[in-house]
Amino acid sequence: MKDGIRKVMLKKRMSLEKDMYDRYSYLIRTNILKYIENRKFKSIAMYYPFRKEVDLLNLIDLLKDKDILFPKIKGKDMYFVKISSFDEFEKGKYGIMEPVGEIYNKIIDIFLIPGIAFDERLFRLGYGGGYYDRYFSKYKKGLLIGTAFDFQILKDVPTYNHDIKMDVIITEKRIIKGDNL
Ligand SMILES: Nc1nc2c(c(=O)[nH]1)N(C=O)[C@@H](CNc1ccc(C(=O)N[C@@H](CCC(=O)O)C(=O)O)cc1)CN2
Ligand SMILES: Nc1ncnc2c1ncn2[C@@H]1O[C@H](COP(=O)(O)OP(=O)(O)OP(=O)(O)O)[C@@H](O)[C@H]1O
Repeated sequence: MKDGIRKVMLKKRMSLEKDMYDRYSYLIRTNILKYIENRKFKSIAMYYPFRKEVDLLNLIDLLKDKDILFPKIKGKDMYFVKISSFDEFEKGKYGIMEPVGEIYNKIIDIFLIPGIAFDERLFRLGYGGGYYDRYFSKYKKGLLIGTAFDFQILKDVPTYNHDIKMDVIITEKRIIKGDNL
């Protein structure tokens, strides 16, 4: 059930042209900054864009006073590592760039989370590894912000009981919030 949608949606995202990709990513970064500017937080997790996920890397320079974390996978587990420059990455599993360094063991306040698709109920469909679902079943959630191009938002994505829900989804066009925000 999930696999068919994954395939179609991934293909759609991969076919996004570079100028649109850059333009939308820029708009999404701007919307994220606006959304978080009045919040108190010390740490924020993001991700290294892979297969045309929304590119948030520019935020590194704009959030210099925060701890910025990137995910790293080890077997079935995912953990986060703090980085302070672009030199601190190496190619990891699946060809995704991963941070070099020790696991961050403080509380992570905000998570910027990529996905293949999201829905208006705030559920997320990922690559199928279950990494974020497993991570959040173990660790404190923080504010979960799903990041996506607007075409990635569907009416419903198929869900399982273990699937985590975002608190908010930010696209180039809109901000979708849950009832609790
Ligand atoms: N940029 C980024 N980094 C991230 C994630 C992410 O979604 N985006 N992850 C969030 O989870 C973790 C990586 N998760 C991944 C899970 C599966 C596949 C993948 O390529 N799966 C294959 C199928 C593999 C199989 O079924 O054996 C595929 O899609 O072809 C890639 C990354 C950690 N880092
Ligand atoms: N909390 C959990 N405990 C144990 N296994 C889990 C948990 N969450 C997910 N899984 C397992 O992970 C696998 C993938 O789950 P799912 O298809 O929901 O991934 P996804 O959210 O799309 O992927 P990802 O998080 O990697 O981007 C499933 O086989 C599922 O059983």
